[in-house]
Order: sequence, then structure tokens, then C-alpha cells
Amino acid sequence: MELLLATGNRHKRDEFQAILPEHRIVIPEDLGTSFECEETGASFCENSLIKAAFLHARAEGRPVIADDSGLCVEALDGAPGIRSARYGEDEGTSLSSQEKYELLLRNLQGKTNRNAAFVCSLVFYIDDLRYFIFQETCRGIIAEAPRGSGGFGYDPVFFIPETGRTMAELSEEEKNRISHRGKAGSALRKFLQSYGDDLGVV
Ligand SMILES: O=c1[nH]c(=O)c2ncn([C@@H]3O[C@H](COP(=O)(O)OP(=O)(O)OP(=O)(O)O)[C@@H](O)[C@H]3O)c2[nH]1
Ligand SMILES: [Mg+2]
Repeated sequence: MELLLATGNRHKRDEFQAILPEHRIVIPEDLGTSFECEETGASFCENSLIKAAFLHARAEGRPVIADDSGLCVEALDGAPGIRSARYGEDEGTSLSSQEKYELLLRNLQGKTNRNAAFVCSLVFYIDDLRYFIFQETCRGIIAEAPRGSGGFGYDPVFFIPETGRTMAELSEEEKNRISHRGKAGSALRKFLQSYGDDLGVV
């Protein structure tokens, strides 16, 4: 089915397209509009619902999906967390992805606990009373220095001990197999395979 994804982030579209190959992932930008929705929730889950409801209201009742995700670092009490996309930014200022992960490395200087987790809250939203949330994580360690050029965001500083590499050093396929988004998306894929017909929307 065609799944409208409530995001302004093309990397998310490309990743979900690979994770959900039998569906066509379309973002507002593909339809010639931008996606700007204030993320006022206090959790990943609340924000994914806010984004989904926002697009659903403009999508003639079609089901939509939305992802709210981020990086939670133990030694920083879970920061940047739901503010990952805006880390270090004040009103009116913006930082590049590289500036954001450099700030993260500075804030972790001298800390021995470098445990972190990527989190993805993915909602399949039919209407305001019917939705299904899949929330997954990928655990890792914040590296001392960036490595690799794949992926996006904090991937160059997110080291995954089982692979011996940072997320940015993995192929797209490898990232999607183990990432927070890959796991949440695969759960949605299986849900749609086994339960989709009963929903009356697929
Ligand atoms: O290195 C990374 N690899 C990932 O796999 C990943 N997933 C999330 N993130 C970070 O968390 C923010 C999401 O914030 P977010 O969910 O609000 O998305 P966004 O603002 O980029 O787009 P939208 O979907 O809100 O329109 C992103 O911008 C990134 O900083 C990631 N970083
Ligand atoms: Mg956002």
C-alpha cells in the first residue's frame, strides 16, 4: 500500500522504503509540500502521534505513519533525547549534524559511561481513535571520535560493539537490520502482513 510518512527528513523516507519494500513510502515533499509540525510532546511516543495526527488531518482520512526518534545518552540523563534534532540550538540558530555530534562529544569529555541508545517510536495511524505504536531501540556506545560517512545525524559517533563499527560505517542494509528504525519498521511490516487485511484500510 502507499504509506504517507509524516516527516520532513528524507533519510527517514529512504530507510523506511528499504525496510518496507512492499509498500510505497511517500513524504509531503514528494507531493510538493513541506512538513513543519511543532513537536510539543514530552516523549517520542507523544511526538510521533502529534506528527501523524497533523498529517492525517491534511490527508483526506488516509492512514499515515510517523517516526519520532533520537539518541539517549546515559551520562547526560537521556539527552539529547526528544531534542536530538535541535540539540544545542536556540531560537533562531541552527547547527549542522556535525556540529551537533561535536557538541555531544564535548559534553561527554571526561565521562567514563558512554552508553547510549537510539530510540524510534513509529506509529501506524488510521484515525484519532485507532493507531498502533511500535517503539524500538538500538544500544551502543558514543565513540571518542567520528568514523564513517553513511547514514545521517549522530551515526558517525554511535559505535555498536557487536559490529565493531560505528553506525555510519555500516551498509544501508546492515544499519536497517539492527537499527531502532529497522526494528520498529520490521515489526510494522509483520503487523501489516498478518493483520493488515483485517484493518479495512490496506
Ligand atoms: O545518527 C542518527 N541515526 C539515526 O538513525 C537517527 N534517528 C534519529 N536520529 C536523530 O534524532 C533526530 C530525530 O528527530 P525527529 O524524529 O524529530 O526527526 P526530524 O526532525 O529529523 O524529522 P521529522 O520526522 O520530525 O520531520 C534526527 O534528526 C537525528 O538527530 C538519528 N541520528
Ligand atoms: Mg523533528
